[in-house]
Amino acid sequence: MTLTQEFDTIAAISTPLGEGAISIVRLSGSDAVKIANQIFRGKNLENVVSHTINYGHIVDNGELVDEVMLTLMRAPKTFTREDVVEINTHGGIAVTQEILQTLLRSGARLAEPGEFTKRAFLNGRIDLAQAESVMDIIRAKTDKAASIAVKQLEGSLSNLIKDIRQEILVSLAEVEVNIDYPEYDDAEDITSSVLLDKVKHFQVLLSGLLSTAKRGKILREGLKTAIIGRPNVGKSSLLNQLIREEKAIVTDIAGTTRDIITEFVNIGGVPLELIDTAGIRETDNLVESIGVERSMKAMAEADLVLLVLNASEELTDQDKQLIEISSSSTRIILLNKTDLPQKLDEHDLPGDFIKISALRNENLDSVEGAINKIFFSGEIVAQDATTLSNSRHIALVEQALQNLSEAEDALVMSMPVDLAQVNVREAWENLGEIIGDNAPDELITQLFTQFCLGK
Ligand SMILES: Nc1nc2c(c(=O)[nH]1)N(C=O)[C@@H](CNc1ccc(C(=O)N[C@@H](CCC(=O)O)C(=O)O)cc1)CN2
Ligand SMILES: Nc1nc2c(ncn2[C@@H]2O[C@H](COP(=O)(O)OP(=O)(O)OP(=O)(O)O)[C@@H](O)[C@H]2O)c(=O)[nH]1
Ligand SMILES: [Mg+2]
Repeated sequence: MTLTQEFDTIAAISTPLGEGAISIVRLSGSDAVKIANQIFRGKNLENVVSHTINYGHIVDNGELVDEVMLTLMRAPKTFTREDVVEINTHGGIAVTQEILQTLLRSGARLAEPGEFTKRAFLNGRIDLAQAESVMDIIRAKTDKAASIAVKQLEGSLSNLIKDIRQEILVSLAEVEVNIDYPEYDDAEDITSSVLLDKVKHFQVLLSGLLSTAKRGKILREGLKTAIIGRPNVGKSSLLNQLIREEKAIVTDIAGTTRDIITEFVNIGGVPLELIDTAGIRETDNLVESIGVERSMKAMAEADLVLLVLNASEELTDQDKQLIEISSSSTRIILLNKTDLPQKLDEHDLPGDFIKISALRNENLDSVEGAINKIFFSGEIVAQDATTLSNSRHIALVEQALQNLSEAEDALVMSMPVDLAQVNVREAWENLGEIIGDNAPDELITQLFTQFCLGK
């Protein structure tokens, strides 16, 4: 990437196309004001005070395009740290597109997805973890997920990582000094034991952070929940009740659901990715057997399994198999169709179960309660605790912990202290990658291309 390419003036529509009453076309770069001035009829933008909104019209070759409000923000106090112009149009696809096209003809380049935020990062206004949180805010499916992302944008995670890295750096410097100027014969021993104490301290800090990851990741990505059970037990009916919509087809014909249906639902702050599967049974039908295979896979990949049994029938061998297969998963057993006379013997069930009627929407709040209990079980999470939620960050903290454990081993085994130093330094580097310190170009490109256009 060359410098001129990187810092030319970019333009994009920053609002959903044609869906709002007002749309924003955004421009950023050193020519933003000049380019906007060419197509704006109103005040001369070159003379306008920064951070003001200005009434006027957009014209293209003398042709009136729209009546607009134009916000002008000069560098450096802007989203990108560059000159930014935002044109607020009347919305609608045609007018908004026309304004963007006019800007492109006047010298702006169409922004790549995430390029405005990328510039905020490249120009040093935010670090990588903060930039990533921008996308998390947009994608957040629950208020809790959004709150984690907003805190991350404010720098909660970045500051924590920076503090730990600083402490690591100080420790490394101390070791360096002791090695270079050994005052006593046993300087190396003392250095080793001091460094070991520090390494243990860093392990505690990072383990604490990592302990928030499971919850954070689920809040960010959703709890994968597979609904499994024999054909016709009421899996799709359960899905429909939980999402309060008739999404999955329900019939009294066994084998109605042939493929996986996925829906998101917010259950008391826990985002569930609910997966309705084909009823599991031995089958000769090819299409159905592929569906069954997928169901088994969905169960294997799920964070939570809802196993549905039919209370109005005796437990079958198939049910017993499913109880067995799902026993190693986090599981809730649901006895459905309890509105009918019960034939299933509860003594045949292993442990707890919840009786429901998906048809009559009975006792589904108990299911929601049980899901919440599993998710928040024993967890007392301070409201302001920094939560690790992004897989990339989690992996890097895990790597840093691995580095520290290698350092610990080396020190415990009385190996030369510089070996442990190398590991501690690697931990420092891995943590740095979270905030984009020395992050490889490919990583940065790849992260920002996941953004939406205009962000
Ligand atoms: N119209 C509009 N709304 C928007 C955005 C935008 O770009 N345009 N944002 C974009 O996603 C978000 C707001 N984020 C922003 C973050 C920083 C700065 C900014 O100018 N920061 C400067 C100055 C801060 C100050 O004046 O104190 C800085 O940090 O130096 C602006 C917007 C949400 N709403
Ligand atoms: N009486 C009663 N019938 C129910 C209940 N839940 C579901 N049913 C009925 O059972 C039949 C099968 O329901 P589905 O939700 O399609 O069952 P499924 O498990 O998704 O079935 P497959 O997709 O074929 O595996 C339908 O006729 C439903 O109306 C319930 O709680 N009580
Ligand atoms: Mg079904």
